[in-house]
Amino acid sequence: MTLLQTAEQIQTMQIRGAGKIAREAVSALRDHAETLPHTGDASLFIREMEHAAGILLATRPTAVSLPNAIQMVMRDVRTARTEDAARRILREKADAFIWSSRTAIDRIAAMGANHIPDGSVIMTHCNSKAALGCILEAKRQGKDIEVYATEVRPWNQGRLTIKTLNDNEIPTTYIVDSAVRSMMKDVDLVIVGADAITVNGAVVNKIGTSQIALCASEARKNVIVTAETYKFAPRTILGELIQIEERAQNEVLPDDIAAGLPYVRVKNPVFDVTPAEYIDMIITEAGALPPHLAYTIMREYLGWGFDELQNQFLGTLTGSEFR
Ligand SMILES: O=C(COP(=O)(O)O)[C@H](O)[C@H](O)COP(=O)(O)O
Repeated sequence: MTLLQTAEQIQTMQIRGAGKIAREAVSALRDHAETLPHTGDASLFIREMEHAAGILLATRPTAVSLPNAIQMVMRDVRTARTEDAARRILREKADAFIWSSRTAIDRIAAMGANHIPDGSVIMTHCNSKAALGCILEAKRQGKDIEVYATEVRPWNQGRLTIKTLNDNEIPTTYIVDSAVRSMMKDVDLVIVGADAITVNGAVVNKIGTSQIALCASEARKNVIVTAETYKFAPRTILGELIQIEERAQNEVLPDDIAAGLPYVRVKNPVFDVTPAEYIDMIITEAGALPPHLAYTIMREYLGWGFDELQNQFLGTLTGSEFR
């Protein structure tokens, strides 16, 4: 698959989910480098790769895993002295990212399963590899669990989730998104993934997550967020906001129906923000932490503290390469 095809598949959501988007983008960058002719000119190679990275970054705006992964791969490529070195660094960093991303999900699954007591009824939303990893690991450990999975309008990612749960013989109840509050009384805990986590511990995830967290809080049920560290958004330290993707109206209301309703407009934001106070714990590969320790992950794990960000970026923010 070419880089442009990968970009198109991310944009049209054939490739979706924050972790997978990051891994596929990085592997597209790595493969794209192989298609570029060897010229001996490092700066030409780096320029071509920056252009390719820009195409991938423009696909979807919210999942911070995408710019973070590209930054992790491109950071040292930018300062390489020779073309050969740039190519080698790019290959090594890309492979390392993909490997560590997969390892992170395994570690999160192992830690998350420890927080799922035997006999639990879990609610999940959307289709998160990290969240499902915890549920599948709990099942693998022999725990007797049940899942409530939401439909996730308008893209119905819930169908992917119930297929995985069914394939793993986990008793599952499929509900429409608006049934969440009614059903919360039957649930013990909520487990979801994340597209981005801000410095104040707010979690950006599929639209509807914040309503679920609110209902869970009202019913005094725990909300666990599962997120690899590359989903934390260092630039929020400098006050940058996470952009919430709005997709086409006709994903919600078909054009032929909309055409007959001239006074109706459709809004289709596909992510929302859950404030930290509705989240009990964020499970990362670096450990399980309360949301207000998000800054620690950015500084200790991703290596971006306030000073580093100020020196590196203030005045040069382009808005995309490291949200
Ligand atoms: O909101 C979504 C996917 O949204 P979309 O379907 O619009 O991409 C997922 O919960 C997160 O991306 C985490 O997924 P993962 O844990 O797999 O990274």
